[in-house]
Amino acid sequence: MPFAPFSPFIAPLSSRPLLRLKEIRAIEAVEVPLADPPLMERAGAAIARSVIAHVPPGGLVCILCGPGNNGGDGFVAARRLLALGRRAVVIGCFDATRMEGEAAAARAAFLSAGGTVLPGPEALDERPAAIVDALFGIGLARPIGEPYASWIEWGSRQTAFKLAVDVPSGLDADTGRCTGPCFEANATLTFLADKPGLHTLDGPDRAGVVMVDALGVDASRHDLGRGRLLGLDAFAGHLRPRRKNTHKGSFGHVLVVGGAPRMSGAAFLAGHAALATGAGKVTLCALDPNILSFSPVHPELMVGNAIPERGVDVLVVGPGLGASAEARAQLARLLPSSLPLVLDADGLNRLAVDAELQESLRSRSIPAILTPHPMEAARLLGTEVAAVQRDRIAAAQELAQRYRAHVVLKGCGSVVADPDGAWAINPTGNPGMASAGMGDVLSGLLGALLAQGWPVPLAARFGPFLHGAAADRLVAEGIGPIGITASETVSAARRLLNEWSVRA
Ligand SMILES: NC(=O)C1=CN([C@@H]2O[C@H](COP(=O)(O)OP(=O)(O)OC[C@H]3O[C@@H](n4cnc5c(N)ncnc54)[C@H](O)[C@@H]3O)[C@@H](O)[C@H]2O)[C@@H](O)CC1
Ligand SMILES: Nc1ncnc2c1ncn2[C@@H]1O[C@H](COP(=O)(O)OP(=O)(O)O)[C@@H](O)[C@H]1O
Ligand SMILES: [K+]
Repeated sequence: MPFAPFSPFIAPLSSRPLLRLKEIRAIEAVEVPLADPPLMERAGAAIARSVIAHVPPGGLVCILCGPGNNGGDGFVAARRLLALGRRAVVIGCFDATRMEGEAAAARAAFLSAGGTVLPGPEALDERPAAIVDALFGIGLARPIGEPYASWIEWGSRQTAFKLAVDVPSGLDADTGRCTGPCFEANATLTFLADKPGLHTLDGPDRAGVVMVDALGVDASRHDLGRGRLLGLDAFAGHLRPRRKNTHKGSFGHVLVVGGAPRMSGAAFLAGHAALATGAGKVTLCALDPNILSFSPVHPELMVGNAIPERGVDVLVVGPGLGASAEARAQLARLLPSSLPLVLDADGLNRLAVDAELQESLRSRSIPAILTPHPMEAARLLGTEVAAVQRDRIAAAQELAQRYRAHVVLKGCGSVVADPDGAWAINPTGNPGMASAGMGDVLSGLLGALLAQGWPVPLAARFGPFLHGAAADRLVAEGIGPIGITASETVSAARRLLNEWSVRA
């Protein structure tokens, strides 16, 4: 389905549970035997409805069916489309004698209804208007080989409406990793509950728009795990208009510590972001002895080389901090503080190699927020980037536990993890944010939220949500994704924060 390059900006409104495979399988184990009509019948009906909503009558719907229950869903959808007067064919060349249970029955019912199963896309004599990928779902057990790999490659490059059933085939539903060839959909219709792999790493590129159909099952009767996909509703209680009778002391004083020689821009960006998203006062303590005592661009920032003796409410440590002995000394001094703390960039790199600093982070009275990108996360875990990215949720949880901190593991679908095991994925943001300085802006923004009294776990979630939504707003306005600058996301975040705070 061709999508307009620029669409009106709408932030994701509702948060929802994200279930890992073991939680989905546990629900299936209880619900499948009880369901009448069977869940596969309901799944097939939901696929047919979605196709009908997107494809004009007359267009050929081509359904790629695999050997398991994902394929079974596809066969049910194909049968129902025929029954509704639509044109549908199945492509599926597996050994049908090895199909079992409901999936085999679904195939048989499709054939008895006069349906056609073709051995491959080359047997088609017209271009399909829709491709439905029902090859593999959550049962994917290994990288996909032939003939399915070629079908996936063929299907992904069609200019048709491309719908993935449950999960794009080849995508790991838990981690968002492509295990080999992987379908690229415009939309994914996922069943029972939403799944984390659709929203992080390769998931967003492969899944397109994610739609959830609970198949009539009340998932809340089951163990939903601890994961959420973030939506604006999660923050409604804290997005309030400001009271009139306030002063700058009401909104907190953020101290940004960083800005070593040649890296002061990082600290200025963080400081500016903190001011623009509502901190009452921001002081910048830079390690560069030659730093100007004020920023001509942002004269409202207080700049110096010293840490104020008193009056600070929140610490943001790390932007442009460098790896000097002085940087280490500042960390040793600030980590034990009882103030809310955001630790980023060089602060994290230094922490990774210093057991004493690690102990002082773990012993803090208020757990800090750590904002590693995958490379920083790998250093903190003593591993490789690839190992972090193999399971971003597990990596974020491991960091949160090991360092007793709230962790924002950045990147496509940032993962937030708390020391108590709860986690979330942020759906906002776009590749325009893959540019220098974005991390510094996020740190400043987190500092501002903490200074305005946001509880630490909620700030750790709203910071990336707001920052990503700001970048998404810029794209919707035709600015980006190519060439969005970190500074531009600051002004966009300010606008959104004001809009959301008035509406709440
Ligand atoms: N269990 C249920 O009753 C329900 C299942 N549903 C659907 O069923 C799917 C899960 O079904 P399954 O557990 O059968 O799993 P799949 O249909 O995802 O795949 C499993 C089958 O594919 C084979 N397989 C796995 N990886 C392969 C590879 N790389 N190459 C070749 N063969 C491979 C397995 O040996 C098995 O036969 C869900 O994603 C969803 O679409 C829905 O209908 C809802 C209810
Ligand atoms: N492709 C992307 N999709 C969504 N968000 C992204 C993407 N690339 C980067 N980001 C976000 O932009 C920010 C970049 O941070 P970071 O890598 O620390 O940048 P820097 O070190 O240049 O300041 C993070 O919040 C990250 O999640
Ligand atoms: K699929």
